[in-house]
Amino acid sequence: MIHVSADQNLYKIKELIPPQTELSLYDPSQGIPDLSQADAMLLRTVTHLTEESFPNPPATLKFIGTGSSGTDHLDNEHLEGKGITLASSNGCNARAVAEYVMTALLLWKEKKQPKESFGKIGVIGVGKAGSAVVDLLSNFDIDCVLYDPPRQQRDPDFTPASLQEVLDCDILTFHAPLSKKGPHATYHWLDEEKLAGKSFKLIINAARGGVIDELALMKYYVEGKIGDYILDVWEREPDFNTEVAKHAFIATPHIAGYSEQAKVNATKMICDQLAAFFELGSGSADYEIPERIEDLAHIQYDLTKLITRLNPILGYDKALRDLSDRPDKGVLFRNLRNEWPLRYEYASLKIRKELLREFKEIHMLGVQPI
Ligand SMILES: O=C(O)[C@H](O)[C@H](O)COP(=O)(O)O
Repeated sequence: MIHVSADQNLYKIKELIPPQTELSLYDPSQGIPDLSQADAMLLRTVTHLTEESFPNPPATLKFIGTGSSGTDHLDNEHLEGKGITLASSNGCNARAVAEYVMTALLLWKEKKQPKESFGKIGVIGVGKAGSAVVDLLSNFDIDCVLYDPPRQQRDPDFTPASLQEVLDCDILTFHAPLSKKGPHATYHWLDEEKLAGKSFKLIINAARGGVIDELALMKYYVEGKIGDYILDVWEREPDFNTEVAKHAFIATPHIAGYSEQAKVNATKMICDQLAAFFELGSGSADYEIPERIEDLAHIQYDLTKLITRLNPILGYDKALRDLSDRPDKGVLFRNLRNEWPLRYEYASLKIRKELLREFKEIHMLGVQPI
């Protein structure tokens, strides 16, 4: 029997864990659990395993899987040096993140420039999430400028724009991993130096806090040199800077990738890799996401109201702002992420066809007719 210690908030872990395992759940707010009996650990981004926090992994621990696309909470070199195999759920939430970005863009345009086009959008980081963003933007005929130097090195078919071209865009959206070392370090990639002399209409960060220098971002906004910014991620999560949040057009608690579909994908992907690593024969257990139909017949809608019914982005925004004066806002930020029901991706939602005819944007987001 393989002993697996897993974060209690890994979505549907009890349903998806391969049957040939013994599962124990831990509460990540209590720190790194006792792993002395564990062969494998399944975690989320809230548990940071570094040389300082986790200097001596038990010898029995052979596999660590993170149910996330990002892996900046894991010190690969240290953990692999201890003989541990690492796995992630890279791409699990690409569609969810793309839908967050497009939703935020539509809400912003409705309020700030309903009659104008978006202009050029620079996508920084064109991995799984960035590519899904580009796909969805192309449904809306939006002109994208792609920037990803590490991808350029490993993918001969990828032709990126120059730094200058991307910095000349009207809007930037970030999908690069956070890294502090190496030739492609992204820490504070957008800083005062790159912001100087530019006049972006909007900047969106749904990647990792720290990829943008958020204090520089706020300063440029307050000075009127940036039109708006939208942040889903923060430099000191689970804490967040109240002033930075106050000035944001939309501020959410790191939930861009929080859809039912993405979270099931994440848990499935690491369970499958765990099963393959320990040669368990079969992968994750079966789990079907039920269909969801939204009955939206009796209200007068505009686009913002309709989006608000289908996607909780503005609800999260309000809930985050309500935490601003609370001394325990970090704990409450974490609770918001753990306790709110997951949204359904648009492509898994159905609404009346009359509404889709009236609001073509909702159809372009992927919602299907009943
Ligand atoms: O890296 C990812 O997949 C996303 O940032 C995701 O939202 C992280 O989710 P968490 O592990 O914090 O629940």
